[in-house]
Amino acid sequence: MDSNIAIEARHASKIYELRGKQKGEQGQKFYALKDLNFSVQKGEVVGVLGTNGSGKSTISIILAGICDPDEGEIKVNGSQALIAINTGLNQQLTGMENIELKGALLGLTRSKIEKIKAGVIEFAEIGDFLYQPVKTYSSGMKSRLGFSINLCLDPEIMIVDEALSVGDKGFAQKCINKMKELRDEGKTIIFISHNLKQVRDFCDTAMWIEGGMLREYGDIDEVCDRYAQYVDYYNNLSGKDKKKERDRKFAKRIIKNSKQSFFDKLFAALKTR
Ligand SMILES: Nc1ncnc2c1ncn2[C@@H]1O[C@H](COP(=O)(O)OP(=O)(O)OP(=O)(O)O)[C@@H](O)[C@H]1O
Repeated sequence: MDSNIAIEARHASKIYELRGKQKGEQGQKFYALKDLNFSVQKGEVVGVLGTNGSGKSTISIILAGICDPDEGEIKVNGSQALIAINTGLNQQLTGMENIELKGALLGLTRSKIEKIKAGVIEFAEIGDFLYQPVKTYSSGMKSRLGFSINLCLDPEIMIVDEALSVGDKGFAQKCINKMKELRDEGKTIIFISHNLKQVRDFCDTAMWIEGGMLREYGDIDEVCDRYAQYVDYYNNLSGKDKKKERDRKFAKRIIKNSKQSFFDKLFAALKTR
């Protein structure tokens, strides 16, 4: 991969199996992401847009190395950290113990772990709650802790998935200001948000994912304008037309049963006789 590129997706797809509607009924397989092709330059700040269920969080967990695509590939060139609501924190452990755990999992030195603790005490501003189990935190406090830990890890690629939507306005602004500093230092940032104003204000480019497919990727204002038009169009549809639109998108993602799976079913049926 070219050394100026931070992320490269080639024909990348993620497939999930849905449960059947009835108990025991075979579910369908469907593409949460389908045939994604894109490259993110090092130092680029990309806003990821898409209506609910379009596949944004699925991209974020692949980029963070939590799972792999089922088809194609996504290469990530650099250390990465995912900041998302309720991700990566052990609820039973205290804030401080979570830092120890993360440090141990990443194989960090003691002095680096101590540095992260000091950074979190300063940035998260949750005081002595850092010594309480995370399960006792409010969602805003969890967001403060998660954001601060990942920030202090100083990753080359930061993936922020709706993490600012739960905290209070003051903390969200503090995070945005910090991310602006990181942007100016040349970090690559993937910013997933439903807040179009924040995306326009903060990002260089936008990636619009709809129904698991890459619909547009390019200039921030152009993509945001067309996405906003689509959201208006969708919201103004009647209930019946909304359902049609959802069904149309869903149909494109379903993997039709192949002959192979017919024989699989037959074989399974014979085996149970
Ligand atoms: N573990 C899973 N098993 C089955 N389906 C899943 C799983 N995780 C996600 N999905 C489905 O994959 C699709 C994409 O989900 P994803 O969470 O990536 O969407 P999103 O764009 O982040 O949505 P939102 O804006 O609502 O957060 C959705 O249809 C979702 O139901």
